[in-house]
Amino acid sequence: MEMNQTATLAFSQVSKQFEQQTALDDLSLQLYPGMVVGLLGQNGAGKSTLMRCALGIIEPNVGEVSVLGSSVKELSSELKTQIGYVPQQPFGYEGFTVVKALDLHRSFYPDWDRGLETEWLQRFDLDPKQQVQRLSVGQRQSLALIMAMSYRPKLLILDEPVASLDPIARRKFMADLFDLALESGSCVLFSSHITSDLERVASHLALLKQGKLVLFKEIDALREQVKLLTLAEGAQLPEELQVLNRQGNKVLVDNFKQEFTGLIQAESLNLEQLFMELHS
Ligand SMILES: Nc1ncnc2c1ncn2[C@@H]1O[C@H](COP(=O)(O)OP(=O)(O)OP(=O)(O)O)[C@@H](O)[C@H]1O
Repeated sequence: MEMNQTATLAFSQVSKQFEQQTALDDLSLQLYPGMVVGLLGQNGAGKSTLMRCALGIIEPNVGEVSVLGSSVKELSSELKTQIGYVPQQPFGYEGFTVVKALDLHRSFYPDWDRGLETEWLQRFDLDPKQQVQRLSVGQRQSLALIMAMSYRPKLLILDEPVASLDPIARRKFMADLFDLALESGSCVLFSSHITSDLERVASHLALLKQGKLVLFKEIDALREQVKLLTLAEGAQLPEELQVLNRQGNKVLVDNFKQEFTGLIQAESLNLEQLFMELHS
């Protein structure tokens, strides 16, 4: 992935302000085909704002967002059909049955994959004859996902896609999401507070804190390079280390490579521990 390819989604020094509130702060990021990027951050960290800027729903105050090589402000209708989005709270189609809602939705997308639609309907155990307004919250979420994925978009943006799914549906969904991305060369950006899901399926982690992107890394590299260090008094941190947080003689760092004088301990962290340490 990456290098000479066009980024599927690129943010360049993007800031977004709502009145007094900075929701995104000088954020730069490039996503490429095949990446499954988990977006993690506390409530209000800026995850939805980042996604909505990526879709052109809201405009940054500063900086540039481009999708598949085009500025998001000037996306052609053809490029728009290459993007799939499931918001936190889907969505309409009241008065329709599941099958009728899908018929209508499908008509907007020339590249719709009927086989994929059928497979996912079965996977989520959705009854095509059911009225949309009678679906449970989780079932609606599943239908929204099918609608966003069945045309194999090049960029799929999911705002907490599994929050309303039960653990079995969630696990299946996350695994399939990864397969779909690999198979179709799609790039997936999803937010979730469920760190174990993120750890299991994401290829990359993007960590937001108060609108800043504090970490963007491959999950495997993260395990190796992000450590909680315990330091002896007066210990000097090597220059290459990037400090993410500090609490007395405990320092959370990125880019850890080797031991150094004054290092007492370097602990590896799982994602949940990392999240807690970053916000302690
Ligand atoms: N339309 C808006 N008007 C004013 N402030 C907003 C608006 N949208 C977002 N904000 C503010 O911007 C900040 C980031 O919000 P955002 O919804 O992006 O966070 P989030 O990380 O998605 O949170 P959550 O995990 O709770 O969904 C918050 O402080 C929020 O109050």
